[in-house]
Amino acid sequence: MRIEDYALIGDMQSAALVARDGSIDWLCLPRFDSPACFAALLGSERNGHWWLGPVGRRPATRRRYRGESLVLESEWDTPTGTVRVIDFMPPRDRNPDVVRIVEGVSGSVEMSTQLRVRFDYGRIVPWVRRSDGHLQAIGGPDSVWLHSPVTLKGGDYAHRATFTVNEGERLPFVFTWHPSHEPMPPQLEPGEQLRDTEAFWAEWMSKCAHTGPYREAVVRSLITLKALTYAPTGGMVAAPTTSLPEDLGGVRNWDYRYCWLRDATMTLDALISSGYLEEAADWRAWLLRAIAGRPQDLQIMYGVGGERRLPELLLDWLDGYEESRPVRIGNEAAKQLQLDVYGEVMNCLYVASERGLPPDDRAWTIQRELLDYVKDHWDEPDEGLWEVRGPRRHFVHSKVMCWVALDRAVKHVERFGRTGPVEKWRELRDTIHAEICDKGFDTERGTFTQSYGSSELDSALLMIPIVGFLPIDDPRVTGTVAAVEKELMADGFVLRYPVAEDNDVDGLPGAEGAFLACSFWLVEVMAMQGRRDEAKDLFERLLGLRNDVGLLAEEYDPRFRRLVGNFPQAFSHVPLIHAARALTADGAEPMPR
Ligand SMILES: OC[C@H]1O[C@H](O[C@H]2O[C@H](CO)[C@@H](O)[C@H](O)[C@H]2O)[C@H](O)[C@@H](O)[C@@H]1O
Repeated sequence: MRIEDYALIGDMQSAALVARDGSIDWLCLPRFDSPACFAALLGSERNGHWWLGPVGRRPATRRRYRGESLVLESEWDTPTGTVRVIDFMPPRDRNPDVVRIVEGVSGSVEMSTQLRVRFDYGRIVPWVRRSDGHLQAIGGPDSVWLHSPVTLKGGDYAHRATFTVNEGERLPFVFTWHPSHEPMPPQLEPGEQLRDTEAFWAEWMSKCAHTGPYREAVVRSLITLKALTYAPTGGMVAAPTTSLPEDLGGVRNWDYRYCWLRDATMTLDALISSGYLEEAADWRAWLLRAIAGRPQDLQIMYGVGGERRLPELLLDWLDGYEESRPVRIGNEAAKQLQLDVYGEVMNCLYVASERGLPPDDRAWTIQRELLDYVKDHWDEPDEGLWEVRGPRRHFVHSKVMCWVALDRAVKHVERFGRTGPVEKWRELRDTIHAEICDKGFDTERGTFTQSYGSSELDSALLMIPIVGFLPIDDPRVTGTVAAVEKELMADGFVLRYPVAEDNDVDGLPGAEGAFLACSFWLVEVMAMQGRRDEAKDLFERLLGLRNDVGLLAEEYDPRFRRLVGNFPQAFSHVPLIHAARALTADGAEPMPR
C-alpha cells in the first residue's frame, strides 16, 4: 500500500491506519508510543493486521469521513450489491476500542475478515482462546478481545470468517484492549458508541472559528491535529507512526510518536487561531509539568506523558516500509540542542495570552528562566530545527528564533504588564538581530544563508518575515525568498535544504522529497508579498497532494509522485491552516500566530 492509501481513526490516546482495502495495518495500544499490535505497515501481514472487506480483497470504491468527524466510511460497489464499513475509535472512556460496523447498503455482499494480532511491534504471536463466544488474544502485558456476532475460526496463526451482509443489515465488530492481568472490560454497544463519537466531533467542530475559503481542508487538518493530541496530559505527537521513510528504501526513518516542543507549539498556534483555547490551556499545563526543573535540562521533545528518556532502538525483525530499514523506535534527537524551541515556546505562550488564555504566574516564572538560558546560550552552535545529525552549526533560523524569544518576552511585558529585566531583553534582542544580519547574510548573493559562513540555503529562512524579524519588503527578505524559489524548488514544491545523494548537508545518506511545511510557508510569504495568484496556485497544488480523505505526510517525493515520511503529519497540517488564513487575510503584516 502507498502511504496515501491510508486513513486515520483515533481516540486522542492512540490511532490506527486503515488501508483503502479495509485492512488496519498500524495500531499501537494503549498509547501512541506503545508497541504496535498491528505492524503490517512496517513489515508484512505476518506482523499483525485486521482486514475486513468484500471477498476477493480490493480497494474501496470510495471513502470519506462522516461529515466533520473522524468516523471513516469505506464503500465497495460489487456485482451483487454495495457494502459499507464504518471504522472509528470512540473517545476513550476506560479501555481503547476499535469499532467496525459492516452495513449492507444494497443487494447482498459476501464479506470476509482476517485478524492477526501480533503484540510488541509484530513479534509476539499471542495465545488465543474463546470465552463465552468472544475471542481473546493474550501476550505478556497485553490482552485484546473481539466481540462480534460473526464467529472467526483459527488456522495458520490467524482468525478468519466469511459471511454475507444483506441490504439494511448491520454487523458490528468491537476490538478492545486491556492490561492482561485485568478482567474482560464491559462490552460496548456499537450503535450507541457511533452516535456518541459523532456527537463528540460535532461538539468539537461547533467551536471552530475558521471562516472563509478552503474550509473543508482546514477542518480536516484541525480534526487531524486534535486526533494527535494525547487527551490525558495535553501533550501531542508529531505523527502517529514511526519509520515511514523520507527516502523510499533509505535510512531516513524516524519515530514521530513523541511531543516535540516545536511541532506542539506550532500545532497550538493553529488551534488557538481557529478558536481552540482549551487545548492551549491543557498544553501549557503539560509543558509546565514536562519542563519543570532546571532550564538547562529542557529537552526539545518528550514522551506524551512528559517522559524524558526516548532511547533509539532498531526493530530488526521488521523489514521496514517498502524495505526502508532500519525501523526505529525512540528518537535520539531528544538529546540535541535546538535553540529555536525557545522562540517557539515564548511565541506560542504570547499568542495564547493575546487570544485570552488566563495568565499563570508559574508559566511566567518558567518563561523568565527560559530567557535566562537563551541569554547564556544563544551564541552557541546547535543542531537546528531540522535536527541534523552532522556537526553543530550556527543556524540562522535558530538565532532568529532566539530573537523571537526575546521579542515576545518584551511584548509580554509591554502588553500584559508582566515584570522582568525588559531593558536587558531589548538590548539582547538588538544584539542578536545585528549579529544575524552581519554573519548570516551573504551580501554578494543577496540572501540569508543556512548557517553563518555557509553557502547553502534553507527554507526555514522563509520564517524571517513570518515571525516579524524583518518586514516583508526588506530587500534582504526579497533576496532570500527569490533565492529559495530559484534554488530549492523541486517540481514546483520546496525542499528544506539542498539534500542530494552526493552532498552531506544533514549528516545522513540518501536524498529526500519536498518538505510540505516549507512549501506552505512559501504560500504564506507569497501572500504577504502581494503575489496572491501565485500563492493561491501553489496552495491549490499542495491541496492536490492530500489523499482522498484529506491527509498529508511530512514530504512529497516528486521523483515518484508519492507522499513520503510519517503520516499524517502535524507539521504539514499546521502550515496548511496558516496558509489558508494568509490567503484570506489582507496585507503584508505578519499573521498573529
Ligand atoms: O532529518 C533528520 C531528523 O528528522 C526528524 O526530524 C524531523 O521531524 C521532527 C518532527 O516532526 C521535526 O520537528 C524536525 O524539524 C524534522 O527535521 C527526526 O525526528 C530526527 O531524529 C532526525 O534527526
